[in-house]
Amino acid sequence: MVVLEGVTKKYDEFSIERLDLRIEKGEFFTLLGGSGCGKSTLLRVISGIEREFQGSIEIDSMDIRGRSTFETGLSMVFQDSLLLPNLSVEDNVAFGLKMKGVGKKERLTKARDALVELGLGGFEKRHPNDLSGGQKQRVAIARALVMEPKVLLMDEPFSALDEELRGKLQKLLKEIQRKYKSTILFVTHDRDEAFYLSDKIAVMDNGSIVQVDNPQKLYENPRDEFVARFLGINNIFKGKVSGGILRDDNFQVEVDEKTSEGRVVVALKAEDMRVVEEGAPESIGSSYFKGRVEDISFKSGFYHFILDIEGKKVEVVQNRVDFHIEVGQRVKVSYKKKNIIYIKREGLC
Ligand SMILES: Nc1ncnc2c1ncn2[C@@H]1O[C@H](COP(=O)(O)OP(=O)(O)OP(=O)(O)O)[C@@H](O)[C@H]1O
Repeated sequence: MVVLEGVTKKYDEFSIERLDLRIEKGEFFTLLGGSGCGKSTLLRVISGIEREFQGSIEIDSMDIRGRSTFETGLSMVFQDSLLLPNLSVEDNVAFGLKMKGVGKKERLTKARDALVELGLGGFEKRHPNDLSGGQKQRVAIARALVMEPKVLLMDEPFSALDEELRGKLQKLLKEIQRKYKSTILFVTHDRDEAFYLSDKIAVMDNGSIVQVDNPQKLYENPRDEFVARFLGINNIFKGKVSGGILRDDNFQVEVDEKTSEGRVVVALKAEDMRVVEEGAPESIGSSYFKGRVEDISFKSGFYHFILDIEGKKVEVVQNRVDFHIEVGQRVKVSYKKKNIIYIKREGLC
């Protein structure tokens, strides 16, 4: 288990302050955030690369301060594979074990097994320069895993790879993590990558952790507008509620009648709404916006609509449309009150 308490790291123009974090054994834990929010800094502090920090970091109850990665039992994989060009693939993988004093036979057996695990059987004698980017990154992962780390730290390991390869390596990593129940602390700015891989995600912004939860709970209950938008929930409505209606200028959303009166912020996911014909009969239990289609695109088997509703842009995603539809057309958008996510019920916003 990894426990961070009150971790503070200050640079001239950026700081992480009093950060607490807990990663369970066998957990795939991801730090997710935009560029410059401090993900890599935090990983470098945990790894021991950044030695100056305040607070405490414990791995399986061992205080990591001042200890080498051999002692703390951590391995790290970076965006760049950082392989030693003069060594063969198997010697690269076995290098850490050699430094640890493991005998030649044992370390080469372990290195070869790790390479097979990563689908690189037969590549043992090659040199890094004779490998593709994806293969190099697999060697880097093998090199980290062969050390049987207590925690594997990964800093955007797939971000330099093309989309198809990234998908393949994500799948491979997930399989290996499940098989060996490895504890992984992964850093990414890619929401889909985080959602696919992680047991738990910490969303970071400006040196702080804004919310930690499993992917589903995070998506169902973003705690603020930043998290909602970061997770791709862009239909956010802010206004004053009275009599079960949220009003923001001309825009109106029907909310739960029990919603307290006053200012609230709510969200509706694009996939929780549906574009229907302007004259379609209204069903009981559904609520409707009226607006105009501003854009239609078709991605990954889904229609993506941008609608203009009383001057507000609303996104809707759905897998089928039962009527002829084109840009500029007036339509209705149906939604259900039960799908409204309440981000902030009262107070200032
Ligand atoms: N050694 C350093 N000295 C001073 N400032 C630094 C140092 N390292 C990082 N920073 C600053 O700290 C902030 C956070 O950087 P960090 O690399 O942790 O962000 P990140 O979330 O990993 O971003 P990215 O995804 O772009 O790598 C940035 O503003 C960066 O300029």
